[in-house]
Amino acid sequence: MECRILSIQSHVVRGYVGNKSATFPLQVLGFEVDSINSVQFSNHTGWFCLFRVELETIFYPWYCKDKSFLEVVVSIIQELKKATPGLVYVCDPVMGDHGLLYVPENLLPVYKNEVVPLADILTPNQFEAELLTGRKIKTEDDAVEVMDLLHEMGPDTVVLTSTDLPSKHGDQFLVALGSQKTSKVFRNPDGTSSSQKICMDIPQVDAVFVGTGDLFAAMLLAWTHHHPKDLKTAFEKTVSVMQHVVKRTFTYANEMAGPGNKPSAAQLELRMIQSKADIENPSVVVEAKVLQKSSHQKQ
Ligand SMILES: Nc1ncnc2c1ncn2[C@@H]1O[C@H](COP(=O)(O)OP(=O)(O)O)[C@@H](O)[C@H]1O
Ligand SMILES: Cc1ncc(COP(=O)(O)O)c(C=O)c1O
Ligand SMILES: [Mg+2]
Ligand code: NA
Repeated sequence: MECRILSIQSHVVRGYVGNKSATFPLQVLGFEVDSINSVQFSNHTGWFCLFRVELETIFYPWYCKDKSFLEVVVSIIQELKKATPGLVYVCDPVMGDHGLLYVPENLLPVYKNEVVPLADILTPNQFEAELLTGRKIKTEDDAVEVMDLLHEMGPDTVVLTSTDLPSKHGDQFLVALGSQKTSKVFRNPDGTSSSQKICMDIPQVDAVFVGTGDLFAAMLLAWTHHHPKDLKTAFEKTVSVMQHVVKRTFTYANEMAGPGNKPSAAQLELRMIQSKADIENPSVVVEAKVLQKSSHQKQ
């Protein structure tokens, strides 16, 4: 069956974030992609200069911007869900990272009360998950608890795309976690949750990439479509694509920068087209660990 995706994200003229980071890889995987560009920039905000390409009547500070825009998105999703039973809404609640909020504060209640309840798949980073639940994540058990709280807000699948949790393999790894509800009755009588929880230590590349969160959400949508009841496999394929793309990008950026020089934001733009074969058929280079039930008991 032909599968169609509506992607509502920012557009950049040069480089890969938002829709530029999602459309090509989804098309490569055979999805029809309709895109709405929420805003149009010359390049992403990590570059030295940035131009807004058009001027709307309402000023949007950034990509997910102002309350009225988010509310328009909410009504689009409500309408589409009514018209299309089985529609899957992936929400990457882009609000900030590492303690820094980069959208107006009045967006938080809209995300909490309107957007997240509609989401089938949610992909916050640690900071965003903490904002949405009001809980800090300091341990793996905290992360499990936060993912359960997020399930209770709506989505059946939750992935913490990056956290600051220490990896057992050392500081060259970043930790991501996922949780998928395995039954409609989420809480067992003993208070534990009926969900599969997984954890992954991701080999970290020594650079800051932009557009990776957007690519992650797109690939998770594609691979959960193919493995709807197997988050472990979908997660491994998603992160494997990420590994191929960031490693290729890092090698290229260093070659361009020359020995001893740090690559620029422009040199670190994702090598998306060059990664076509890896996107189409990712060799699995990372393994997710299934967390034991005992590690996610409700306190
Ligand atoms: N420096 C990096 N090294 C390796 N993988 C990375 C790196 N940066 C991002 N990624 C990949 O991108 C994914 C999304 O991370 P990130 O871009 O920080 O988005 P978010 O802030 O939404 O978590 C990670 O799960 C990882 O797979
Ligand atoms: C226009 C725009 N969209 C999206 C992003 C988000 O990128 P990421 O996928 O790394 O979260 C950025 C980050 O700078 C951006 O400038
Ligand atoms: Mg991040
Ligand atoms: Na994310």
